[in-house]
Amino acid sequence: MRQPPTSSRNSASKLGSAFKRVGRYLKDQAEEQSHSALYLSPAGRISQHQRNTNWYGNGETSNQDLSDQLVQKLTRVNHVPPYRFSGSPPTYSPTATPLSSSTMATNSASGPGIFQNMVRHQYASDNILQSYDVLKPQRQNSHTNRMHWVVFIHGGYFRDPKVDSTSFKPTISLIEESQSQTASTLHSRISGYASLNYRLAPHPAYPQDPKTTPSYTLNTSRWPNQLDDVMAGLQHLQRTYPDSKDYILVGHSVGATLAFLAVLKASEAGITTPRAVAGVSGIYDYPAIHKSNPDYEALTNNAMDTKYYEEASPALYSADQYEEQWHQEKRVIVIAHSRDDELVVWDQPEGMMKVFEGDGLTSELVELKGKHNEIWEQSGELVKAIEKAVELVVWMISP
Ligand SMILES: N[C@@H](CC(=O)c1ccccc1NC=O)C(=O)O
Repeated sequence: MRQPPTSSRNSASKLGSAFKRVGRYLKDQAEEQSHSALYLSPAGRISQHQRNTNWYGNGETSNQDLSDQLVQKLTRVNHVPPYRFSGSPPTYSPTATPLSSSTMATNSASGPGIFQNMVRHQYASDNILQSYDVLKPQRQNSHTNRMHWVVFIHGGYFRDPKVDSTSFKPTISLIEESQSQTASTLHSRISGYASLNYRLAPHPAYPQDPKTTPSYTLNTSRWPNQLDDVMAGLQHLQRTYPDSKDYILVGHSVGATLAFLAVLKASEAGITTPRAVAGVSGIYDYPAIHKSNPDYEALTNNAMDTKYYEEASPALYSADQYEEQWHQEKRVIVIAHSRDDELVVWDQPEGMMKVFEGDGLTSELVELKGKHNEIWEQSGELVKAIEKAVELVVWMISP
């Protein structure tokens, strides 16, 4: 081998109730906004992305206008073909209620610049976090390169409402706005970015009163909701942007857990597997991390029952199980981690690398610098992991 360089469509009534629910959300939001208390929970504002995202324009629109706009948006995208499973009937059924069309809103809160063209899609209607952001940068020159999407799954131990799809923005900026040669080589290979949200578990520092908190913003999720949401989000993404089936899946921390599990569930969920998975600062083995960090068992248990610990651990599957999904095709695995990570010990990436030792998939361990959250915040370390994955994919697919 060459060595690498270093459910069918919803009923009308379901759609009607989805309309109502999202419509109610927009109304509540407009009312709350007029009292300057947007998304205020007893502990304060509950989510960065909820705070930063203006879902429907300038915030001065009337409730009637909002409902009208929503109806228009949903109607406008109604001609997106409904998702249908092909081949044998699916065994996978998402716990989320799928919408039969997508809700799109411009993320205007980030102001001018590359994020002006970012759009948010709602892939299901139970919770506002069943959404993802997409940015398709305008490219100056038409590249003849084969181009790929980069799809990101955030971390936050399934519960931190301050970590969400917008946590990918610093990395997108670094890739898109840097003038360096490496950056321009990199973005000439990237045709789109998507960043997923998924439902969260409760967080004690951000209590929510179920009596006063709209149900679609309540964080009460438990495993396997998180993984089901990621699968539903990827399904929706691939249906809405067919070229996103050529992608590199990147996950940070528990997002890395979700990224590898998504590969294992791909055929069940009817999604195309990624060309590469990049696990960054990841947790891959819950029983092992409970041994190295006994305090974390409470964190894991906050999001999932004990009986799921093993099946939610990507390092406890065999290379054969991954290859069943990745068939004979050429695939790449990047495990990127920092020895300065104060939250996730080095044993975790090592354990994950062991799975692929001596098998046909290309895997590479990339050593990053910095603390756990510095990796995605501003440091550019996450860019390095993406760079490596792109480099290996380009090498892989070259004749
Ligand atoms: N900020 C999170 C904690 C967190 O994200 C975390 C803590 C320890 C090990 C890994 C973590 N994140 C993984 O997604 C919290 O507030 O619970």
